[in-house]
Amino acid sequence: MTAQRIDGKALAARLQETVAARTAGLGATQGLRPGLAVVLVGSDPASQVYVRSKRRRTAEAGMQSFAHELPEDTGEAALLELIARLNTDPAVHGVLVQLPLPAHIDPMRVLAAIDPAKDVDGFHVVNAGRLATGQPGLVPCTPLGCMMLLRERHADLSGLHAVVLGRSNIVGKPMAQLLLAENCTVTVVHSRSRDLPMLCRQADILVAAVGRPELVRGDWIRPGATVIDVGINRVVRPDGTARLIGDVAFDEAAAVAGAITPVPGGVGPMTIACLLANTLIASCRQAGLPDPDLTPAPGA
Ligand SMILES: Nc1nc2c(c(=O)[nH]1)N[C@@H](CN(C=O)c1ccc(C(=O)N[C@@H](CCC(=O)O)C(=O)O)cc1)CN2
Repeated sequence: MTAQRIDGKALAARLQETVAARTAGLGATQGLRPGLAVVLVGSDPASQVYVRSKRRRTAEAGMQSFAHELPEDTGEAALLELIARLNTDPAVHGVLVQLPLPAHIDPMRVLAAIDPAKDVDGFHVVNAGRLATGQPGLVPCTPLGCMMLLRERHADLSGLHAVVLGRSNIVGKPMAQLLLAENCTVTVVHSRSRDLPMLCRQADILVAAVGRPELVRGDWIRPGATVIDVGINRVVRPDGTARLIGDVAFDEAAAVAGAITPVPGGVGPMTIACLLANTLIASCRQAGLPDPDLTPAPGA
């Protein structure tokens, strides 16, 4: 392997350390304890893993964690009523509804019901619009974490060609906006793009966020490029055991890239650390306080 391994687990731990320190300071100086409400509808196994992790990390950071678990057959109206209550609860500063939702519930309607000031996922159209127009808002956790991972390798992204593979509302589109804001030249490619390998080979920075296991091969990568793998694909081995793999064929890619994030241990942990950061930011803004300095604690 020639590529530098960008350690998301270590960076997430550093960020969480900073968030915990700022949270303690907030409690001591303002008597304010940030609160995060996590809503899970149904019993999707992967969602249960992520929600458990979010709740644990929230408590570890010294924040209040409010768990709401609703049955799979919960009606959209009942979910919207819960969100309305969380929007007005002064102990709750962040609200997130774990995705995906059951098929009978409209996610766009649910996400639109969250108070934008408490939208710590950054999925609300108000926050998406603020990001698109360069205004302060809450930024989606995964793209925010990807930018922090990139800064581990690039002090300045200006003029670099970034290719974002995927155009989802929760990763691809906000990722392109964040890279543009750092003066990258940004290309967004997707399932309808022609000649994906050629387009990806143009990238100094390649962000893979399509949800297709090992789609990106080693020969799709420009030698020395930085690869950020957002994929979280659960695949079952012939012996029946499950494993997590990314959207990038890691071994092939690591032989060509200059730096790469692993799966697991890359973007995933940063998603949760940035959720805590967003919750802290939201609580400060709701209290009329300046945004906290969340520069991750120095590494070893
Ligand atoms: N409301 C939201 N729903 C979903 C989001 C989100 O940001 N907000 N993102 C994904 C899932 N996700 C967070 O919810 C998430 C995925 C993966 C990880 C993570 O730490 N993965 C670990 C491995 C953990 C495992 O064994 O699966 C890793 O990559 O190292 C954290 C959060 C969709 N839904």
